[in-house]
Amino acid sequence: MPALPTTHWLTVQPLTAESFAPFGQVIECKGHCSFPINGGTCQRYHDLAQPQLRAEGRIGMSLFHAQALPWNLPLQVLERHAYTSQAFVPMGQALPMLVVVAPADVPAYALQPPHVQAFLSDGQQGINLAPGTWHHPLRTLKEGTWLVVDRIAPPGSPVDCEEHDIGNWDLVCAR
Ligand SMILES: NC(=O)N[C@@H](O)C(=O)O
Ligand code: NI
Repeated sequence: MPALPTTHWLTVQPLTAESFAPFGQVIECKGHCSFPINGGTCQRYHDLAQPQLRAEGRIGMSLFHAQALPWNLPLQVLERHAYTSQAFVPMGQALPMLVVVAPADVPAYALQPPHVQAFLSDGQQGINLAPGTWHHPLRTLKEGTWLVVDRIAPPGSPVDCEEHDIGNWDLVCAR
């Protein structure tokens, strides 16, 4: 099957709290203060990210065991969840993920660079996407298990996942 033509190239940048601020929060120890607990045997990095709910239901925790997706797999869809934040936290060591996002206020027809940005986590970082933030579904570069924190909707609720086909985007590593 011939490869589909590339419609956009997206430059991947390192994930930092500052660069990711328009899309949500980065969950990491780096750059945050902590305080000793448990008799000094543990450091608590307190309240790094806040789950948000914008509809009935509750916040829950799930585990995603994800297969590795290669760099050269084109990006073809972005999605968003209007009624919940969505956090992804690696459960193992050195579990990097590709994060492709756009702000919640970008209309679907405008989903292209520079509104859409791509980040590579360092393998220790997690993210908490703000409600409505456009994102590519979890894209881990190594097989592994991820803690996911998001809304558990009441049974029978409509699915809170708006998808948009973006064509066929490829990735370029930042210099
Ligand atoms: N489908 C699901 O629960 N996960 C997606 O929302 C995702 O962003 O990976
Ligand atoms: Ni999602």
